[in-house]
Amino acid sequence: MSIRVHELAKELNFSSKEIISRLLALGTDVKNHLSTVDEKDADRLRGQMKGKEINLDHSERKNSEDIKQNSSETVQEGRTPETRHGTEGRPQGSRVGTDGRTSTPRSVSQGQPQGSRPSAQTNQGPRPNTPGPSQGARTGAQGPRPGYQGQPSGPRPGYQGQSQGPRPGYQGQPQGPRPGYQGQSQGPRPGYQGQPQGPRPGYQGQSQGPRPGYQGQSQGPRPGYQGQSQGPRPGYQGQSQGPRPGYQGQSQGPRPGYQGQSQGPRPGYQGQSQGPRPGYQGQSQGPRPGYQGQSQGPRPGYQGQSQGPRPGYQGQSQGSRPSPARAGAGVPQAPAIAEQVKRQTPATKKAQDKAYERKREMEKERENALRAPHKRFQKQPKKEVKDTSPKHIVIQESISVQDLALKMSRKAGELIKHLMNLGVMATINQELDSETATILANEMGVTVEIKAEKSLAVIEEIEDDPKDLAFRPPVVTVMGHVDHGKTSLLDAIRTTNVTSSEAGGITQHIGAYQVEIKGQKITFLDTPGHEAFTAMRARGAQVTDIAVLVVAADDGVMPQTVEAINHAKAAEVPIIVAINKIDKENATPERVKQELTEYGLVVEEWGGDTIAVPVSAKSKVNIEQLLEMILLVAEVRELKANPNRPAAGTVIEAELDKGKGPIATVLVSKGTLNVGDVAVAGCAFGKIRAMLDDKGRRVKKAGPAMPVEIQGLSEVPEAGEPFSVVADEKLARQITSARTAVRKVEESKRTVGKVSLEDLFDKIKEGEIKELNIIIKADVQGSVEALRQSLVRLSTDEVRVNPIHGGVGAINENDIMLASASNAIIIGFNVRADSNMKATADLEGVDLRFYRVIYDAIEDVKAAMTGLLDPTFKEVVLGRAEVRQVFKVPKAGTVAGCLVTEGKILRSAKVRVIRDSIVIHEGEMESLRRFKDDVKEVLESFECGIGIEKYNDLKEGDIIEAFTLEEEKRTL
Ligand SMILES: Nc1nc2c(ncn2[C@@H]2O[C@H](COP(=O)(O)OP(=O)(O)OP(=O)(O)O)[C@@H](O)[C@H]2O)c(=O)[nH]1
Repeated sequence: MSIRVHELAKELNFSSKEIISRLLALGTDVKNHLSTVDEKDADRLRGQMKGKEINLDHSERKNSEDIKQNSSETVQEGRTPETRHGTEGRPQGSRVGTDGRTSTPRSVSQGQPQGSRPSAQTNQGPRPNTPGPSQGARTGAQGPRPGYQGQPSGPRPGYQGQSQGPRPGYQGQPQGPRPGYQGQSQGPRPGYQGQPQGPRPGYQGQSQGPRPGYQGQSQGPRPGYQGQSQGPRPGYQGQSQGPRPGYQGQSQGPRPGYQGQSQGPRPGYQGQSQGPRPGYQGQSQGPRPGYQGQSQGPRPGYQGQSQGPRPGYQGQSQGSRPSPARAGAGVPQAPAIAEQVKRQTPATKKAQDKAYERKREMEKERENALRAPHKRFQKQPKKEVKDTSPKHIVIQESISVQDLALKMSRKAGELIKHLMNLGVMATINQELDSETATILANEMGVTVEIKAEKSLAVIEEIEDDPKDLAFRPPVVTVMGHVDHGKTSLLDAIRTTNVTSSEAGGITQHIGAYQVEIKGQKITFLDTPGHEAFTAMRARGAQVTDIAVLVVAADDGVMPQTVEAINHAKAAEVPIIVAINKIDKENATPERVKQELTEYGLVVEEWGGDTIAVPVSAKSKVNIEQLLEMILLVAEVRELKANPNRPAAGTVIEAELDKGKGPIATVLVSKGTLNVGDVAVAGCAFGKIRAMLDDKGRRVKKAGPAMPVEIQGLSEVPEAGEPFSVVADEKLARQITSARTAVRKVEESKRTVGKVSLEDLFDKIKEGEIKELNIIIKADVQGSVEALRQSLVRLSTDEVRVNPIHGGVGAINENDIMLASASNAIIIGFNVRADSNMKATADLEGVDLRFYRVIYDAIEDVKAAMTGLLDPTFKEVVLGRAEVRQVFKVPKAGTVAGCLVTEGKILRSAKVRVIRDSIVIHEGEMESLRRFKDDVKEVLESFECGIGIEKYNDLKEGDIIEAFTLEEEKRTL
């Protein structure tokens, strides 16, 4: 059976011309519409034309199905529509409009491959062992490869490129290049098991399908895609979704080594997108719908999770960068990137950047505007305050609350609060002792170091190297009883060594002088008596090396002789006895020696160690022998000093000279004093303008033990004050101002540390007192001795009672100075001290005690030593009442009706009854009433009733004196 062309055209609803051309293409020889076509050829054409219709329908349906399928897959499998890598599902090849190459699935595919369509130049049909339906091999197209079991669709009509069909082993349903495809398409590769979809209609670029080893689902470029798309590369095993409809840019799929999930550009994307790079193994989400910019996916070496630009994004996005620390760093980028960069014109890039920045700014502004109204209500994130307060501070012995707060970088209020918790109520200016400050600071987490600041007032002692020390002259003080010849002896000594040339020049008297004997010098303090000696000792200055005790051979040991002995002993100064006036006829030196033994001074010839030299000041007998003895003692004492250092010494005397200003005689004890030196003496300081020696001669320097008068001090220092040479006047000024500041404090503390019977026990307990020094003054010597012996017997293992001086007569200033210098108490037996002496004793902090019974004195000292000293009580008279009437009250006894004449009568007071100025009774009050009421007190001019406990012998006219006993310090 045959059919004419026009009938066939009518049947198939095509033009005759179309049918003719198609028939010709099928190899049927037709010339015009009247030509006949046998049934076989007609069927072929019918099949073809119907196939086209079906194919076209199918293609369209497929597209919509793809979209549906993709979206459903997205929901079901959590996949989003983009180019994926590492997939094991269906790969979709290039879509309509593809112009390039597409790699179709290879062997192991088991799907339904669609072979190349008409117009395909190279098409290989289904391979052997392909069990599924195949639409035959087209010209130039390679069909499904051996092992293919699916239904491959060959290259589609309009296909002009090279298409490689599914490779052997392919089992999926590959769709080959679609109509309009003009590029090269490579079908699924061997090992592929998914469903790749080839390039779709409209695709004109180059598309590389899944590579060998690919096992996932890959969706190729979608309709509308006109760029270059590189599909998943070898090694890819994930899911990859290719560019979506509307995509017109360049898309590079996942690179070799990629094993994660990658979502390619979304619909609406028109930019350039570079997929994950080699080495990438994580999950990468490409640009989202609405994205129109440039997107560069994760870079080589990236192994993490990367999310590309989100919907609405239109700018340029650079994905994760390679990190040198990450795997794959340094892996070169595919040439596609360079190509892509080349294609991107600077103008486009700039425009895109600007657009992106503008959009970002607008978004920021909008966000800020939205946030702004709520800003003030928003809780500001609490700023973490870095604690910069110190954890360790250094304080001195006391510090005010304010200063401590400053040091701790805390608020004073905070400290006060802590102090309150510690039970200390303090104000901001309150001084805290170091102990309290330490506890407080520790409580607040701060450690404290107490560093007593070196007071400028005290000049530090310079320790001399023993090898620098050299012998120095001894300093001698002459002491003795009145008129025993002290002054005469000093004069004799001075004149003994004065040469004739010097004789006329001896006009100067500076309080001290030096003599030279046998090439050795001796310094004498030219102040007879012990006033200066003790005064200087009381100030802590010990300048005397040797004491010369002058005892008149015709008078013997006298009270002041004893005083002198005791002073010297207290100062631990060796004594040389000068038995004077031996020229006198009634001189009895042996008796003097005898008497001295009573005071512990045994002369050498009697087996003792006291040197006694019989002299005559008047006749200048044995003066040199005395001096030699002094040198001998000095030699034994090895008196040495370093002459090569800044000078230091003691002020011997000082006065204000009308012409010279303040002048002071100083005794250099160490170092060498030079004119021009800056010296500090007590609170005075100044540059030494001039120096005079003991003979009034100007000198430029003064070595150890040399007395000199200095000029240039700012004020007159006190005798006994130390002096020192300092570096400069600035330092000198600082030192003296510091000394002036502490002087008041020292004066107020002057009595502190002095012993008294009240605190004797405490001081003994603290180990502060090992020896109780006592000065005994009595009306007669017998009492002195009796007391001395009784007190010495009170000595215990802990403390020794040491009567350092005993004498007859009133307590004088010397006694007080000695007590002050020796930290002694003074016991006066049947003697008194005048008010001046009491004041001096108070000033010096010396405890004065007066007794009329020896037993009381001994008991007091004993009690003080054992801590059992009873407090003394002072009677305080409160008032007086005169008895006006006496009542006999049954059960209550006698009650006196009284008028308070003086002061007041207290119920709690003690009372005494005085009749005719004689105290007839002392006792307790039993009752005090006003009318019928008991009262606590009755004031002057009021009447009251007074009952006395256990005393009823009251008479009119008696005086009832009310008094109390108040405890007081026992100072008298
Ligand atoms: N015969 C004699 N008389 C002397 C001697 N020494 C001193 N005198 C005399 O004793 C008297 C007192 O001498 P001073 O030197 O004043 O005695 P003093 O100890 O300094 O006296 P005060 O300063 O009052 O303590 C004077 O009249 C001296 O002349 C001496 O060696 N022989």
